[in-house]
Amino acid sequence: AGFLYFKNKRRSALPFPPGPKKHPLLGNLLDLPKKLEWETYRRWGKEYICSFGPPDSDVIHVSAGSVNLIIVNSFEAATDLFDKRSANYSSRPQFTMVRELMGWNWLMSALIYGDKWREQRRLFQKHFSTTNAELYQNTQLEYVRKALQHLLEEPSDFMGITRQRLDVARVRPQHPKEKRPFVDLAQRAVHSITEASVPGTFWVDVMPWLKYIQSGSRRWLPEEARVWRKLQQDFRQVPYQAALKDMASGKAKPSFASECLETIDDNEDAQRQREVIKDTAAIVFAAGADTSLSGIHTLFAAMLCYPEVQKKAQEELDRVLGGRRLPEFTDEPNMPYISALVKEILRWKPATPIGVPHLASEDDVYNGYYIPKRAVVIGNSWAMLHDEETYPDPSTFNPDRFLTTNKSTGKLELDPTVRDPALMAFGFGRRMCPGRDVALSVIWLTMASVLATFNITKAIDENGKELEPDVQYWSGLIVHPLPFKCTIKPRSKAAEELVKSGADAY
Ligand code: HEM
Repeated sequence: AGFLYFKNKRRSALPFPPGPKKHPLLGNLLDLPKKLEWETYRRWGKEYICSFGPPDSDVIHVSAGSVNLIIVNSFEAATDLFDKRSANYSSRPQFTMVRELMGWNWLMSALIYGDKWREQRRLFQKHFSTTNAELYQNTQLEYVRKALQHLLEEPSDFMGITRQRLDVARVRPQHPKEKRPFVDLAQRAVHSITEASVPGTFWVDVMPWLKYIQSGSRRWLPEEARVWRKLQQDFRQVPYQAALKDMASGKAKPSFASECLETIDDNEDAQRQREVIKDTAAIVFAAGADTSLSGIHTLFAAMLCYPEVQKKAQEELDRVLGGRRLPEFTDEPNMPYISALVKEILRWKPATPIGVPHLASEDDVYNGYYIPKRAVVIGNSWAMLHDEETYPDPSTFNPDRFLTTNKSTGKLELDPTVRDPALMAFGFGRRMCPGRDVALSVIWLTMASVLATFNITKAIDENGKELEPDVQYWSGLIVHPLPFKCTIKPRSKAAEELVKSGADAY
């Protein structure tokens, strides 16, 4: 077995950050958790401390085969590394399984730090700048108003309803009668990536030469790679080709793809520009659907488990809307409680608890510890969002933690001294999620609209007895609630009418 041994070439006499004891051949490969890894990483941070370091190790070291993993457990260390030293911590790991075997090497979130990434990111940011917000906000209004109507008609399928047609950024227009929504394809594709990306899931990621070995064993060269590769190929082509068809028919509403394609000049670079647009459109679709849905579904879960929070939110909505109209984006500044609710959703059950791993481009030293070149660096957002000093009683869902009463006006407002979870929930540094404004606005509007018009309460069984809430979460790179039961009813006859007229406008 000697050939399995990859000795890390140490260029530094300094120690690695603290961490669990390493096996001489496999490092910590067999210790790596397959579930809720953010909790284990935080526990390791408390267990493995260094005599000259702080009481908790906010940066720990774990090794898996030839790969060094550095886990960053505190916000301060995340700021020091990902922001202040962003030139060194903005690349991505090799992701042999995802990038090479499944073929996602064109996807923005997997690209190494360089020109290809910069070009896609620039195109994305130009399109989704705050000055262009109207483009996606109109789509979001339409999506939410239609979802409300479907909730009225089929409340038990609330998870399916919110999933259907969630195209947060209008990557391409969706036809109402489409049998197999592209969102479905996006979700399957994203699931395949997230399943394959959890550090330690596939040995080929920690021993990349394994990809040359044919074997029936799942963990060596996974069977799934072939099926998942096909999903990747479809995902890259199908939505974009459909957008082109819509544009050619002349009936399409503006979309990310159509708006970008219209700006291309017909010169020799046009074909390459089209490729960049195609790939960027795909990441918008992939990165937006599952993550935003996780937040929306967590809202239903939280309202079911915390009825007093729901009541407070509805009191604020009634005060501003008077029960006479549906929420609009312009209402946001007048609804501090709903803003606090969005923050608490991001904090309580972050959709991406360990974000997307970064890569150290060069050797580095932090607080006396050695961080080697090519180390995979993980920001443990969950640990920061559940830090007891920043957020006391972190496992309780409590939007009030973000609010304070203004001494002169006596009104409730957001407390600027409490750290905004968005600083952690969307990742860090130059790779921080560029879709956060889009995500925050769709989550805000969905929450305000659903709570203004519906009550979410316990499910009732066949004997008329209330069922206690039972919400379990799926653990992966993107976390979301598993299907659960609740009762969703309009708050009043007037609310029902509002829902119907809101949807009629589209
Ligand atoms: C609640 C919803 C969302 C959450 C929690 C979320 C979270 C994240 C996280 C943690 C990352 C990795 C950041 C890092 O490397 O440090 C990321 C990357 C990314 N997100 Fe989001 N995201 C959300 C919604 C969206 C939406 C709606 C879009 C598109 C409109 C989007 C587009 C992207 C893209 C393109 C990247 C890759 C950035 C890069 O590698 O440079 N995300 N997101």
